[in-house]
Amino acid sequence: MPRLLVIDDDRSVPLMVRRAVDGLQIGGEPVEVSAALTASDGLRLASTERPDVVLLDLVLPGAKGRDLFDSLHKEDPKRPVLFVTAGGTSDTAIEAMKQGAFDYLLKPLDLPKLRELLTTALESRRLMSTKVGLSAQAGDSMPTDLFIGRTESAVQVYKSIGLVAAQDVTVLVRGESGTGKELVARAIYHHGKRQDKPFMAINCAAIPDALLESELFGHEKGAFTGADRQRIGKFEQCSGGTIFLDEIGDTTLPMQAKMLRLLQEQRFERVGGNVTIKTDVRVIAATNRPLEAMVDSGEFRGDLFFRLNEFSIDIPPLRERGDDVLLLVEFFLSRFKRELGQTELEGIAPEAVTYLRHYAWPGNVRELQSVLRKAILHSSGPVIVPKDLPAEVRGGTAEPPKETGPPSDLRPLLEGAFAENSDDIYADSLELMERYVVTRILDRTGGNQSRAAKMLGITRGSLRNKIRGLGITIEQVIGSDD
Ligand SMILES: Nc1ncnc2c1ncn2[C@@H]1O[C@H](COP(=O)(O)OP(=O)(O)OP(=O)(O)O)[C@@H](O)[C@H]1O
Repeated sequence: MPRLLVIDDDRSVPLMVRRAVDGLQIGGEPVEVSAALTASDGLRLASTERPDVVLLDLVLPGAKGRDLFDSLHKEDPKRPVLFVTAGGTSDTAIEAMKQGAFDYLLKPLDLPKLRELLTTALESRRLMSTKVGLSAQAGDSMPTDLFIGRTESAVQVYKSIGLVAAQDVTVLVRGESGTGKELVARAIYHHGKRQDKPFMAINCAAIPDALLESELFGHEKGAFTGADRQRIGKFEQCSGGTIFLDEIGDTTLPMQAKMLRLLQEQRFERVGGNVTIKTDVRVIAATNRPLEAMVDSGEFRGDLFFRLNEFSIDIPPLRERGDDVLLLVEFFLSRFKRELGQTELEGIAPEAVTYLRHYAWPGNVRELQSVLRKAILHSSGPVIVPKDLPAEVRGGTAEPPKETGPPSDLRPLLEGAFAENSDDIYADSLELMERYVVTRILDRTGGNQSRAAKMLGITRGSLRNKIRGLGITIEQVIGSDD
């Protein structure tokens, strides 16, 4: 569970923090808040509880906030520390940010801003501390995100990560939205030389350009209207660490020029400043845009593209990853079963699997996750059946799974038999009934024959004979066992 420690002698601050994180989920878990009123208690709790983020008041009786920050930072240089400071006295906070503090807030605290900053800090901590394992190499005690995939294209991605991680060079990760670019960036970080230093992720498309510039490079007081104090940017704050620039194809040309200089010289100036600052960051960039075509049309700088493209990793879309879809379904099914507390869930019926396998997944793995999560929540029984899947997934398959006629087919069967003067009506009707019942039960149990036999009240052997005799084919069944 993500933990947050508040060190402040003002008792109203922890109360406000608890309100700010109320209902917040980080990596699917709620946030736990503890509080210390003094510096010594704060240090003690920091080392016993190992919080993921610390919110620290700069002015504490009998202690210097800056010294406290130094101790906290030394103990865990990757742990985000947010400062709370009374208006006007932010110099210490700015100095601390140069040393790697995460950000600072002014008193009186503003609840939405507090929630936003705490979320970013907790999320950032999660990205740094949740290792990314490749394929099936989980097993150490650290929390692990897994990059799932066994097909040739996935193996190619693993090889590229392995090749480039330790080299400390810039990497460009390419792929459609939701294919796992951030996961790959984190895998590079976790397998690289800078894994003991911070990892910061910035989505360049989510921040307006003017703000992005000061977010990355910082600004001086008075640099523009509203710049009422100096700001330290991520490239300065994250010196020694790794920065993940997501959606780099969405930046403007002036921004690209500044990034190119940073990549070439590791130097920059804050917005409105003339002091050149030296840094040491590893950049991992990602995009889903066609950068070559953008270079041709003048939307993206060719020199920046060549600099970024020295080493690139292409992640193919999910629809080109064959049976990896099924592996991912299995993986997420057991994860969501656990996270959503759906202990009754047994698996997915073969027909539903067929739909999932044939759908084109325009939103890639992210869409697959969301479809499965919703299907689990919508399913009324222990097995996910086609009706639990959204219409677009059911509509997308080239060959819709065959439906076995319900017993209402009995009427045409009987009428046909009367017309033909059949003398085998009893056997034909029973076969229709049997086929319907056996298929429905197998569907319900996700193809699990033991459970189906139990529900039908017959032995496994006679169920097997019936399946064979009726010519019922059981396609792939995906279970949800952890
Ligand atoms: N191969 C994979 N194995 C397991 N989980 C995956 C895999 N690929 C992606 N995911 C999961 O899918 C979700 C989306 O992945 P991610 O955010 O890395 O995609 P992205 O390509 O960076 O997307 P965007 O371009 O929209 O930012 C994440 O929750 C990620 O953990």
